[in-house]
Amino acid sequence: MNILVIGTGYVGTTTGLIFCEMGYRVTGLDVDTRKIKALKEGKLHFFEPGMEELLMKHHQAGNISFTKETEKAIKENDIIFICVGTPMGEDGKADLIYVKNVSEEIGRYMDDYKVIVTKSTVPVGTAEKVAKWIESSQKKPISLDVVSNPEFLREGSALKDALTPDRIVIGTSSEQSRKIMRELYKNFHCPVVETTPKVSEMIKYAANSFLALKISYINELSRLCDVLGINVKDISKGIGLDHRIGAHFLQAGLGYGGSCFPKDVNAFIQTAKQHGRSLSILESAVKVNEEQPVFFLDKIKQALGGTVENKTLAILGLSFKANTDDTRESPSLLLINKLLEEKAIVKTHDPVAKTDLVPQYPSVLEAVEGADAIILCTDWKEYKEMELSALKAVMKQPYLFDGRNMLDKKLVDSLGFHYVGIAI
Ligand SMILES: NC(=O)c1ccc[n+]([C@@H]2O[C@H](COP(=O)([O-])OP(=O)(O)OC[C@H]3O[C@@H](n4cnc5c(N)ncnc54)[C@H](O)[C@@H]3O)[C@@H](O)[C@H]2O)c1
Ligand SMILES: O=c1ccn([C@@H]2O[C@H](COP(=O)(O)OP(=O)(O)O[C@H]3O[C@H](CO)[C@@H](O)[C@H](O)[C@H]3O)[C@@H](O)[C@H]2O)c(=O)[nH]1
Repeated sequence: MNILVIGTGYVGTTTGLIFCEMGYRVTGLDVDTRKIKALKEGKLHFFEPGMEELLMKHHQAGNISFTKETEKAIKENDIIFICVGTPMGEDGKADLIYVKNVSEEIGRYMDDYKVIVTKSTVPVGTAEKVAKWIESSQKKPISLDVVSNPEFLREGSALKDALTPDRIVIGTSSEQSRKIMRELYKNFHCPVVETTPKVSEMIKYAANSFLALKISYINELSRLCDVLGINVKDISKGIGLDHRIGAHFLQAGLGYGGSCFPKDVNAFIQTAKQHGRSLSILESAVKVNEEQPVFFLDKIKQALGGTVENKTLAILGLSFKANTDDTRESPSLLLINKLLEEKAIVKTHDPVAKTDLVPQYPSVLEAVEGADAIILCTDWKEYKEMELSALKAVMKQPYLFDGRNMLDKKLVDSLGFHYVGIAI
Protein backbone atom coordinates (compact mmCIF):
# COMPACT_ATOMS: atom_id res chain seq x y z
CA MET A 1 0.00 0.00 0.00
CA ASN A 2 1.41 3.34 -1.06
CA ILE A 3 0.41 6.48 0.78
CA LEU A 4 -0.11 9.96 -0.59
CA VAL A 5 -0.40 12.97 1.71
CA ILE A 6 -1.94 16.02 0.05
CA GLY A 7 -0.74 19.18 1.79
CA THR A 8 2.75 19.19 3.27
CA GLY A 9 2.20 21.57 6.20
CA TYR A 10 2.53 20.49 9.83
CA VAL A 11 -0.02 17.71 9.58
CA GLY A 12 0.81 16.38 6.12
CA THR A 13 4.54 16.24 6.76
CA THR A 14 4.11 14.64 10.17
CA THR A 15 1.62 12.09 8.84
CA GLY A 16 3.96 11.21 5.98
CA LEU A 17 6.90 10.71 8.31
CA ILE A 18 5.09 8.58 10.87
CA PHE A 19 3.95 6.21 8.11
CA CYS A 20 7.54 6.06 6.86
CA GLU A 21 8.47 5.03 10.40
CA MET A 22 5.83 2.26 10.10
CA GLY A 23 7.52 0.98 6.94
CA TYR A 24 5.34 2.54 4.25
CA ARG A 25 6.41 4.35 1.09
CA VAL A 26 5.02 7.89 1.16
CA THR A 27 4.59 10.69 -1.39
CA GLY A 28 3.93 14.27 -0.30
CA LEU A 29 2.01 16.51 -2.73
CA ASP A 30 1.71 20.26 -2.42
CA VAL A 31 0.94 23.21 -4.67
CA ASP A 32 3.51 25.38 -2.90
CA THR A 33 6.71 25.33 -4.98
CA ARG A 34 8.87 26.71 -2.15
CA LYS A 35 7.79 23.99 0.28
CA ILE A 36 8.23 21.17 -2.25
CA LYS A 37 11.67 22.44 -3.27
CA ALA A 38 12.85 22.46 0.36
CA LEU A 39 11.29 19.08 1.21
CA LYS A 40 12.85 17.48 -1.88
CA GLU A 41 16.25 18.45 -0.45
CA GLY A 42 15.33 16.94 2.92
CA LYS A 43 14.82 20.38 4.45
CA LEU A 44 11.84 21.33 6.58
CA HIS A 45 10.04 24.62 5.80
CA PHE A 46 8.90 25.12 9.41
CA PHE A 47 10.44 24.65 12.84
CA GLU A 48 9.51 21.48 14.67
CA PRO A 49 11.93 19.73 17.07
CA GLY A 50 13.34 16.46 15.71
CA MET A 51 11.43 16.57 12.45
CA GLU A 52 14.14 17.67 10.07
CA GLU A 53 16.38 14.82 11.25
CA LEU A 54 13.59 12.30 10.65
CA LEU A 55 12.84 13.85 7.27
CA MET A 56 16.50 13.57 6.25
CA LYS A 57 16.60 9.93 7.41
CA HIS A 58 13.61 8.91 5.27
CA HIS A 59 14.67 11.17 2.41
CA GLN A 60 18.08 9.46 2.24
CA ALA A 61 16.52 6.00 2.60
CA GLY A 62 14.19 6.80 -0.31
CA ASN A 63 11.05 6.20 1.78
CA ILE A 64 9.54 9.61 1.17
CA SER A 65 9.38 11.76 -1.94
CA PHE A 66 7.72 15.06 -2.73
CA THR A 67 6.02 16.30 -5.86
CA LYS A 68 3.79 18.93 -7.43
CA GLU A 69 2.49 16.48 -10.05
CA THR A 70 -1.07 15.99 -8.91
CA GLU A 71 -2.29 13.56 -11.57
CA LYS A 72 0.64 11.15 -11.29
CA ALA A 73 0.60 11.26 -7.48
CA ILE A 74 -3.12 10.45 -7.31
CA LYS A 75 -2.89 7.63 -9.86
CA GLU A 76 0.11 5.98 -8.20
CA ASN A 77 -1.20 5.82 -4.62
CA ASP A 78 -3.88 3.69 -2.96
CA ILE A 79 -4.46 5.66 0.21
CA ILE A 80 -4.78 9.42 0.06
CA PHE A 81 -4.61 11.56 3.19
CA ILE A 82 -6.14 15.03 2.77
CA CYS A 83 -4.06 17.33 4.99
CA VAL A 84 -4.82 20.75 3.55
CA GLY A 85 -5.75 23.77 5.64
CA THR A 86 -9.32 24.48 6.78
CA PRO A 87 -8.97 28.11 7.86
CA MET A 88 -11.65 30.21 9.49
CA GLY A 89 -13.95 31.80 6.93
CA GLU A 90 -15.35 35.29 7.39
CA ASP A 91 -18.50 33.88 8.96
CA GLY A 92 -16.52 31.87 11.56
CA LYS A 93 -17.22 28.59 9.73
CA ALA A 94 -14.43 26.33 8.48
CA ASP A 95 -13.55 27.28 4.90
CA LEU A 96 -13.56 24.03 2.92
CA ILE A 97 -12.35 25.43 -0.39
CA TYR A 98 -8.98 23.61 -0.25
CA VAL A 99 -10.66 20.32 0.70
CA LYS A 100 -13.14 20.77 -2.16
CA ASN A 101 -10.38 21.54 -4.67
CA VAL A 102 -8.39 18.49 -3.62
CA SER A 103 -11.49 16.26 -3.73
CA GLU A 104 -12.24 17.38 -7.28
CA GLU A 105 -8.65 16.70 -8.30
CA ILE A 106 -8.88 13.21 -6.83
CA GLY A 107 -12.11 12.58 -8.72
CA ARG A 108 -10.62 13.86 -11.95
CA TYR A 109 -7.51 11.67 -11.86
CA MET A 110 -8.33 8.47 -9.91
CA ASP A 111 -8.48 5.37 -12.08
CA ASP A 112 -9.05 2.63 -9.48
CA TYR A 113 -10.42 2.16 -5.93
CA LYS A 114 -8.95 4.58 -3.38
CA VAL A 115 -9.33 5.19 0.32
CA ILE A 116 -9.55 8.93 0.89
CA VAL A 117 -8.76 9.91 4.46
CA THR A 118 -9.58 13.34 5.86
CA LYS A 119 -6.85 14.27 8.37
CA SER A 120 -7.72 17.95 8.09
CA THR A 121 -10.08 19.18 10.80
CA VAL A 122 -13.45 19.33 9.04
CA PRO A 123 -17.02 19.94 10.20
CA VAL A 124 -19.53 17.16 10.77
CA GLY A 125 -20.85 15.97 7.42
CA THR A 126 -17.70 16.76 5.41
CA ALA A 127 -16.88 13.11 4.61
CA GLU A 128 -20.20 12.90 2.75
CA LYS A 129 -19.41 16.13 0.90
CA VAL A 130 -15.92 14.89 -0.04
CA ALA A 131 -17.43 11.72 -1.52
CA LYS A 132 -19.92 13.82 -3.54
CA TRP A 133 -17.24 16.23 -4.75
CA ILE A 134 -15.06 13.32 -5.87
CA GLU A 135 -17.89 11.44 -7.56
CA SER A 136 -19.16 14.50 -9.37
CA SER A 137 -15.77 15.11 -10.98
CA GLN A 138 -15.14 11.50 -12.04
CA LYS A 139 -15.27 10.83 -15.78
CA LYS A 140 -16.75 7.38 -15.09
CA PRO A 141 -17.90 5.86 -11.77
CA ILE A 142 -15.01 4.36 -9.79
CA SER A 143 -15.55 3.13 -6.24
CA LEU A 144 -13.97 4.89 -3.28
CA ASP A 145 -14.35 5.23 0.47
CA VAL A 146 -13.97 8.38 2.51
CA VAL A 147 -12.65 7.88 6.04
CA SER A 148 -12.45 10.51 8.77
CA ASN A 149 -9.23 10.13 10.76
CA PRO A 150 -8.63 13.38 12.69
CA GLU A 151 -5.19 14.42 13.87
CA PHE A 152 -4.54 15.34 17.51
CA LEU A 153 -0.86 16.38 17.37
CA ARG A 154 0.35 19.60 19.00
CA GLU A 155 2.90 21.82 17.33
CA GLY A 156 6.19 21.63 19.19
CA SER A 157 5.67 17.94 20.05
CA ALA A 158 4.19 16.80 16.74
CA LEU A 159 6.26 13.64 16.28
CA LYS A 160 5.80 12.31 19.78
CA ASP A 161 2.08 13.08 19.67
CA ALA A 162 1.61 11.44 16.29
CA LEU A 163 3.77 8.38 17.00
CA THR A 164 2.36 7.72 20.47
CA PRO A 165 -1.14 9.18 20.43
CA ASP A 166 -3.63 8.82 23.29
CA ARG A 167 -6.08 7.34 20.79
CA ILE A 168 -6.70 6.92 17.09
CA VAL A 169 -10.15 7.74 15.74
CA ILE A 170 -11.31 6.06 12.56
CA GLY A 171 -14.68 7.03 11.15
CA THR A 172 -15.95 5.00 8.24
CA SER A 173 -19.05 3.12 7.22
CA SER A 174 -17.31 0.66 4.88
CA GLU A 175 -15.80 -2.63 5.99
CA GLN A 176 -13.16 -2.56 3.22
CA SER A 177 -11.71 0.80 4.28
CA ARG A 178 -11.96 -0.09 7.99
CA LYS A 179 -9.75 -3.14 7.34
CA ILE A 180 -7.24 -1.00 5.45
CA MET A 181 -7.13 1.59 8.23
CA ARG A 182 -6.68 -1.16 10.87
CA GLU A 183 -3.76 -2.52 8.88
CA LEU A 184 -2.21 0.97 8.55
CA TYR A 185 -2.33 1.60 12.28
CA LYS A 186 -1.62 -1.97 13.45
CA ASN A 187 1.69 -1.09 15.10
CA PHE A 188 0.30 1.73 17.25
CA HIS A 189 -0.24 0.82 20.89
CA CYS A 190 -3.21 2.92 21.89
CA PRO A 191 -6.99 2.60 21.94
CA VAL A 192 -8.59 2.81 18.50
CA VAL A 193 -12.07 4.31 18.34
CA GLU A 194 -13.87 2.86 15.33
CA THR A 195 -16.94 4.82 14.52
CA THR A 196 -18.89 6.65 11.83
CA PRO A 197 -17.41 9.59 9.90
CA LYS A 198 -19.79 12.06 11.59
CA VAL A 199 -18.86 10.95 15.10
CA SER A 200 -15.18 11.02 14.22
CA GLU A 201 -15.47 14.55 12.82
CA MET A 202 -17.28 15.75 15.91
CA ILE A 203 -14.80 14.12 18.33
CA LYS A 204 -12.05 16.37 16.94
CA TYR A 205 -14.02 19.60 17.48
CA ALA A 206 -15.33 18.46 20.86
CA ALA A 207 -11.77 17.67 22.04
CA ASN A 208 -10.22 20.95 20.92
CA SER A 209 -13.13 22.95 22.30
CA PHE A 210 -12.97 21.19 25.66
CA LEU A 211 -9.27 22.01 25.98
CA ALA A 212 -9.89 25.64 24.99
CA LEU A 213 -12.70 25.77 27.54
CA LYS A 214 -10.37 24.52 30.27
CA ILE A 215 -7.88 27.27 29.44
CA SER A 216 -10.56 29.98 29.43
CA TYR A 217 -11.91 28.67 32.74
CA ILE A 218 -8.57 29.05 34.50
CA ASN A 219 -7.96 32.40 32.78
CA GLU A 220 -11.26 33.80 34.01
CA LEU A 221 -10.54 32.40 37.49
CA SER A 222 -7.17 34.16 37.35
CA ARG A 223 -8.94 37.53 37.21
CA LEU A 224 -10.89 36.67 40.35
CA CYS A 225 -7.69 35.39 42.00
CA ASP A 226 -6.04 38.69 41.11
CA VAL A 227 -8.49 40.78 43.16
CA LEU A 228 -8.60 38.24 45.97
CA GLY A 229 -4.80 38.09 46.31
CA ILE A 230 -4.72 34.37 45.46
CA ASN A 231 -2.01 32.71 43.38
CA VAL A 232 -3.83 31.06 40.46
CA LYS A 233 -1.11 28.40 40.25
CA ASP A 234 -2.23 27.13 43.67
CA ILE A 235 -5.74 26.76 42.30
CA SER A 236 -4.52 24.94 39.15
CA LYS A 237 -2.51 22.56 41.31
CA GLY A 238 -5.28 22.05 43.86
CA ILE A 239 -7.94 21.22 41.29
CA GLY A 240 -5.64 19.51 38.78
CA LEU A 241 -4.71 16.82 41.29
CA ASP A 242 -8.28 15.58 41.08
CA HIS A 243 -8.03 12.93 38.36
CA ARG A 244 -11.51 13.78 37.15
CA ILE A 245 -10.21 17.27 36.32
CA GLY A 246 -6.56 16.58 35.44
CA ALA A 247 -3.63 19.01 35.60
CA HIS A 248 -3.25 19.62 31.86
CA PHE A 249 -4.42 22.80 30.15
CA LEU A 250 -4.93 24.63 33.42
CA GLN A 251 -2.09 27.13 33.05
CA ALA A 252 -3.36 30.68 33.21
CA GLY A 253 -1.71 33.02 30.73
CA LEU A 254 -2.35 35.36 27.84
CA GLY A 255 -4.97 33.06 26.36
CA TYR A 256 -4.87 30.34 23.75
CA GLY A 257 -3.65 31.04 20.22
CA GLY A 258 -2.39 28.99 17.31
CA SER A 259 -3.81 27.71 14.07
CA CYS A 260 -6.31 25.37 15.74
CA PHE A 261 -8.16 26.38 18.91
CA PRO A 262 -9.37 29.82 17.78
CA LYS A 263 -10.66 28.60 14.41
CA ASP A 264 -11.98 25.25 15.60
CA VAL A 265 -13.94 26.63 18.56
CA ASN A 266 -15.53 29.20 16.26
CA ALA A 267 -16.33 26.62 13.59
CA PHE A 268 -17.94 24.35 16.21
CA ILE A 269 -20.10 27.23 17.43
CA GLN A 270 -21.17 27.84 13.83
CA THR A 271 -22.00 24.15 13.29
CA ALA A 272 -24.35 24.32 16.29
CA LYS A 273 -25.97 27.53 14.96
CA GLN A 274 -26.48 25.99 11.52
CA HIS A 275 -28.46 23.21 13.18
CA GLY A 276 -30.56 25.48 15.38
CA ARG A 277 -28.60 24.82 18.57
CA SER A 278 -26.14 26.90 20.53
CA LEU A 279 -22.83 26.20 22.24
CA SER A 280 -23.07 29.15 24.59
CA ILE A 281 -20.40 27.74 26.89
CA LEU A 282 -17.94 27.96 24.00
CA GLU A 283 -19.08 31.45 23.09
CA SER A 284 -18.12 32.45 26.64
CA ALA A 285 -14.76 30.72 26.28
CA VAL A 286 -14.06 32.77 23.14
CA LYS A 287 -15.02 36.00 24.93
CA VAL A 288 -12.77 35.21 27.90
CA ASN A 289 -9.93 34.43 25.52
CA GLU A 290 -10.32 37.75 23.73
CA GLU A 291 -10.42 39.63 27.03
CA GLN A 292 -7.35 38.01 28.58
CA PRO A 293 -4.63 40.03 26.75
CA VAL A 294 -6.61 43.21 27.60
CA PHE A 295 -6.67 42.20 31.28
CA PHE A 296 -2.90 41.75 31.16
CA LEU A 297 -2.37 45.03 29.33
CA ASP A 298 -4.34 46.80 32.08
CA LYS A 299 -2.00 45.23 34.67
CA ILE A 300 0.99 46.48 32.68
CA LYS A 301 -0.41 50.01 32.41
CA GLN A 302 -1.34 50.08 36.09
CA ALA A 303 2.22 49.16 37.10
CA LEU A 304 3.79 51.66 34.70
CA GLY A 305 1.82 54.64 36.04
CA GLY A 306 -1.34 54.38 33.98
CA THR A 307 0.04 54.47 30.43
CA VAL A 308 2.48 52.75 28.09
CA GLU A 309 2.80 55.78 25.81
CA ASN A 310 6.47 56.38 24.94
CA LYS A 311 7.53 53.48 27.17
CA THR A 312 10.00 51.06 25.62
CA LEU A 313 8.71 47.54 26.01
CA ALA A 314 10.61 44.36 25.17
CA ILE A 315 8.30 41.56 24.07
CA LEU A 316 9.97 38.17 24.54
CA GLY A 317 8.37 35.51 22.39
CA LEU A 318 6.36 35.80 19.18
CA SER A 319 5.15 32.26 18.53
CA PHE A 320 1.82 31.19 20.02
CA LYS A 321 3.66 28.69 22.21
CA ALA A 322 7.21 27.39 22.69
CA ASN A 323 9.00 25.05 20.26
CA THR A 324 7.32 26.35 17.13
CA ASP A 325 7.85 29.26 14.74
CA ASP A 326 4.09 29.47 14.15
CA THR A 327 2.68 32.92 14.95
CA ARG A 328 -0.86 32.28 13.71
CA GLU A 329 -3.32 33.86 16.21
CA SER A 330 -0.44 34.41 18.60
CA PRO A 331 -1.44 36.35 21.76
CA SER A 332 1.98 37.95 21.51
CA LEU A 333 1.18 39.63 18.17
CA LEU A 334 -2.17 40.70 19.53
CA LEU A 335 -0.49 42.37 22.48
CA ILE A 336 2.11 44.03 20.23
CA ASN A 337 -0.67 45.56 18.13
CA LYS A 338 -2.47 46.83 21.23
CA LEU A 339 0.76 48.33 22.60
CA LEU A 340 1.43 50.07 19.28
CA GLU A 341 -2.12 51.48 19.31
CA GLU A 342 -1.32 52.91 22.75
CA LYS A 343 1.87 54.47 21.35
CA ALA A 344 4.39 52.30 23.15
CA ILE A 345 7.84 51.68 21.61
CA VAL A 346 8.07 47.94 21.11
CA LYS A 347 11.17 45.78 20.59
CA THR A 348 11.13 42.04 20.33
CA HIS A 349 12.99 38.74 20.34
CA ASP A 350 12.07 35.16 19.55
CA PRO A 351 14.43 32.19 19.16
CA VAL A 352 12.83 31.16 15.84
CA ALA A 353 9.62 33.03 14.98
CA LYS A 354 9.72 36.25 12.95
CA THR A 355 7.71 39.45 12.67
CA ASP A 356 7.79 42.63 10.58
CA LEU A 357 5.57 44.53 13.01
CA VAL A 358 8.36 45.88 15.23
CA PRO A 359 12.18 45.74 15.37
CA GLN A 360 13.38 42.24 16.20
CA TYR A 361 16.78 41.54 17.80
CA PRO A 362 18.92 38.42 17.59
CA SER A 363 19.58 38.32 21.35
CA VAL A 364 17.43 38.88 24.43
CA LEU A 365 20.04 41.32 25.77
CA GLU A 366 19.75 43.56 22.69
CA ALA A 367 15.96 43.42 22.81
CA VAL A 368 15.77 44.54 26.46
CA GLU A 369 18.49 47.17 26.25
CA GLY A 370 17.00 50.53 27.27
CA ALA A 371 13.58 48.99 27.98
CA ASP A 372 11.21 50.07 30.71
CA ALA A 373 9.86 46.57 30.94
CA ILE A 374 10.18 43.00 29.73
CA ILE A 375 6.93 41.35 28.70
CA LEU A 376 7.20 37.56 28.52
CA CYS A 377 4.72 36.22 25.99
CA THR A 378 5.94 32.74 25.00
CA ASP A 379 7.11 29.98 27.34
CA TRP A 380 10.42 29.25 25.58
CA LYS A 381 12.84 27.30 27.78
CA GLU A 382 15.58 29.84 27.17
CA TYR A 383 13.46 32.57 28.76
CA LYS A 384 13.15 30.46 31.92
CA GLU A 385 16.95 30.32 32.07
CA MET A 386 17.72 34.00 31.32
CA GLU A 387 20.53 35.74 33.18
CA LEU A 388 18.19 38.28 34.76
CA SER A 389 20.82 40.39 36.54
CA ALA A 390 22.60 41.03 33.23
CA LEU A 391 19.30 42.09 31.66
CA LYS A 392 18.46 44.40 34.56
CA ALA A 393 21.82 46.12 34.13
CA VAL A 394 20.92 47.30 30.59
CA MET A 395 17.28 48.23 31.26
CA LYS A 396 15.90 51.67 31.97
CA GLN A 397 13.48 50.35 34.59
CA PRO A 398 13.38 46.81 36.02
CA TYR A 399 9.78 45.80 35.30
CA LEU A 400 9.06 42.22 34.33
CA PHE A 401 5.57 41.20 33.17
CA ASP A 402 5.21 37.46 32.93
CA GLY A 403 2.31 36.60 30.61
CA ARG A 404 2.98 32.88 30.99
CA ASN A 405 3.59 32.64 34.76
CA MET A 406 6.86 30.90 33.96
CA LEU A 407 9.30 32.60 36.34
CA ASP A 408 9.60 32.41 40.13
CA LYS A 409 8.17 35.70 41.49
CA LYS A 410 10.20 35.57 44.71
CA LEU A 411 13.45 34.99 42.86
CA VAL A 412 12.79 37.69 40.26
CA ASP A 413 11.76 40.21 42.94
CA SER A 414 14.87 39.35 44.99
CA LEU A 415 17.00 40.47 42.01
CA GLY A 416 15.47 43.94 42.25
CA PHE A 417 12.80 43.52 39.57
CA HIS A 418 9.19 44.54 39.91
CA TYR A 419 7.47 41.29 38.86
CA VAL A 420 3.86 41.07 37.69
CA GLY A 421 2.41 37.76 36.53
CA ILE A 422 -1.12 36.62 35.81
CA ALA A 423 -2.58 36.45 39.34
CA ILE A 424 0.59 35.27 40.96
N1 LIG B 1 -1.15 22.43 12.79
C1 LIG B 1 -1.59 21.57 13.70
O1 LIG B 1 -1.03 21.46 14.77
C2 LIG B 1 -2.78 20.70 13.42
C3 LIG B 1 -3.05 19.62 14.26
C4 LIG B 1 -4.19 18.82 14.01
C5 LIG B 1 -5.02 19.11 12.94
N2 LIG B 1 -4.73 20.18 12.14
C6 LIG B 1 -5.61 20.40 10.98
O2 LIG B 1 -4.94 19.84 9.83
C7 LIG B 1 -5.17 20.65 8.67
C8 LIG B 1 -3.84 21.13 8.08
O3 LIG B 1 -3.20 21.91 9.05
P1 LIG B 1 -1.68 22.43 8.85
O4 LIG B 1 -1.33 23.23 10.03
O5 LIG B 1 -0.83 21.27 8.44
O6 LIG B 1 -1.90 23.39 7.57
P2 LIG B 1 -0.81 24.18 6.71
O7 LIG B 1 -1.48 25.41 6.28
O8 LIG B 1 0.48 24.22 7.44
O9 LIG B 1 -0.59 23.21 5.44
C9 LIG B 1 -1.57 22.98 4.47
C10 LIG B 1 -0.87 22.73 3.13
O10 LIG B 1 -1.83 22.35 2.15
C11 LIG B 1 -1.35 22.82 0.89
N3 LIG B 1 -2.42 22.81 -0.12
C12 LIG B 1 -3.51 23.61 -0.24
N4 LIG B 1 -4.23 23.27 -1.31
C13 LIG B 1 -3.61 22.23 -1.91
C14 LIG B 1 -3.86 21.45 -3.07
N5 LIG B 1 -4.93 21.66 -3.86
N6 LIG B 1 -3.00 20.46 -3.38
C15 LIG B 1 -1.91 20.23 -2.63
N7 LIG B 1 -1.61 20.94 -1.51
C16 LIG B 1 -2.45 21.93 -1.17
C17 LIG B 1 -0.83 24.21 1.22
O11 LIG B 1 0.04 24.71 0.23
C18 LIG B 1 -0.15 23.94 2.55
O12 LIG B 1 1.24 23.66 2.40
C19 LIG B 1 -6.12 21.76 9.13
O13 LIG B 1 -7.44 21.34 8.92
C20 LIG B 1 -5.85 21.86 10.62
O14 LIG B 1 -6.94 22.36 11.34
C21 LIG B 1 -3.64 20.97 12.33
O1 LIG C 1 -2.57 25.24 30.05
C1 LIG C 1 -2.47 25.76 28.94
C2 LIG C 1 -2.20 25.03 27.76
C3 LIG C 1 -2.12 25.70 26.55
N1 LIG C 1 -2.28 27.04 26.50
C4 LIG C 1 -2.22 27.74 25.20
O2 LIG C 1 -3.11 27.09 24.29
C5 LIG C 1 -2.66 27.22 22.95
C6 LIG C 1 -2.65 25.89 22.25
O3 LIG C 1 -1.67 25.07 22.81
P1 LIG C 1 -1.50 23.52 22.39
O4 LIG C 1 -2.81 22.85 22.51
O5 LIG C 1 -0.38 22.97 23.16
O6 LIG C 1 -1.03 23.68 20.87
P2 LIG C 1 -1.62 23.30 19.43
O7 LIG C 1 -0.46 22.90 18.61
O8 LIG C 1 -2.48 24.43 18.97
O9 LIG C 1 -2.52 21.97 19.63
C7 LIG C 1 -3.95 21.98 19.76
O10 LIG C 1 -4.56 22.05 18.49
C8 LIG C 1 -4.19 20.97 17.59
C9 LIG C 1 -4.83 21.26 16.25
O11 LIG C 1 -6.15 20.85 16.19
C10 LIG C 1 -4.64 19.65 18.19
O12 LIG C 1 -4.30 18.59 17.32
C11 LIG C 1 -3.99 19.47 19.56
O13 LIG C 1 -4.46 18.26 20.16
C12 LIG C 1 -4.36 20.67 20.44
O14 LIG C 1 -3.71 20.55 21.71
C13 LIG C 1 -1.26 27.88 23.06
O15 LIG C 1 -1.38 29.26 22.77
C14 LIG C 1 -0.86 27.67 24.51
O16 LIG C 1 -0.01 28.66 24.98
C15 LIG C 1 -2.53 27.78 27.66
O17 LIG C 1 -2.68 29.00 27.62
N2 LIG C 1 -2.62 27.10 28.84
